[in-house]
Amino acid sequence: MLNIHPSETAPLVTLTNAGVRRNGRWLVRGVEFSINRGEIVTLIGPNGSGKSTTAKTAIGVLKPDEGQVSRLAGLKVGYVPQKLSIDWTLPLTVERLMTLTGSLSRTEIDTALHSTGIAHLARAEVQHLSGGEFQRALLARAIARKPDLLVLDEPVQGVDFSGEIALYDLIKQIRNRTGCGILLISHDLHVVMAETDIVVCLNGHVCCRGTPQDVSRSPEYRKLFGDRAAQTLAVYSHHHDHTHLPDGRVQHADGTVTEHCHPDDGHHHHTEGEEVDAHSHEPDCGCGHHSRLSGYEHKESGRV
Ligand SMILES: Nc1ncnc2c1ncn2[C@@H]1O[C@H](COP(=O)(O)OP(=O)(O)OP(=O)(O)O)[C@@H](O)[C@H]1O
Repeated sequence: MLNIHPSETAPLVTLTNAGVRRNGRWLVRGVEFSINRGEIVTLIGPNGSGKSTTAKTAIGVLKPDEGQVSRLAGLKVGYVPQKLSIDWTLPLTVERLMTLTGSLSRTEIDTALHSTGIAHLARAEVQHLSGGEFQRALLARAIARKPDLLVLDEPVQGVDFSGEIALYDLIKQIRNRTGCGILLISHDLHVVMAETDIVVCLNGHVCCRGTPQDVSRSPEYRKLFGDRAAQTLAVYSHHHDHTHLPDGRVQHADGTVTEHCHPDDGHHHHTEGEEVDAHSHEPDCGCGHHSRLSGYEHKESGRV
């Protein structure tokens, strides 16, 4: 009989109907997903849709105002935030960046820098790094303490297309080598890491979710983006039929405006708890949206 400890199989984090409210406004609401060991979950959504808020709620930086968040006891999290408050006028080397918030042994620093491919930059000034090198330094800092869960808030920001592919390759290697779970936030609404197990699209709530279609098998995609890109990136294709207005209200496809976008706003057709089949075409995602995982033809036709 296999002797598997329950903590090896239990989800690292589970959000159940989680919501965060500030100044009388729900920043996100009704968020549901789990992350298991070795799994990559990607959050996508427009600016201000609650991705960072959701990630911070998942790791306990923010407390949910409704719903539940459960984390495995003793969960170690490596977090790469979207923004760092660093005084860029002060000299700061990569190895000092690694130990700003806690000490690490020489071996831990060297191993982390080596595994992110920047061992040669240990004594380089952070302000002189390229976008891709800086993201690797942040990744090295996050993995040095061997986290169970790695949370990466827009890890490819400021990085060009080939750098993006290289970084996603690196994230995949880290996952494969360490078996950690990864929560990835992407600013790109349509192109995600091909290895992503579940994409969760937020817009103040979960709009739709599913697996990214693995377009890497499509010869047309390979022709468009090249073999290397095809192994690394996949298209998550979907559309929303409502817009979140700057004041927090929601304008629906029929022109009506509601205070929020939730099951009781009269624009929903599903019953609570209904599962969305992300693999089927045109599923009703439960929020008056349609998600469609139809792959590269949208990209090609310019509708992405
Ligand atoms: N502490 C706070 N108090 C009030 N509003 C906040 C707070 N933190 C975030 N917000 C607002 O909540 C909304 C969601 O913010 P969040 O940073 O989670 O979005 P995001 O999807 O990560 O955005 P982006 O893609 O621009 O990084 C935004 O409208 C933001 O202004």
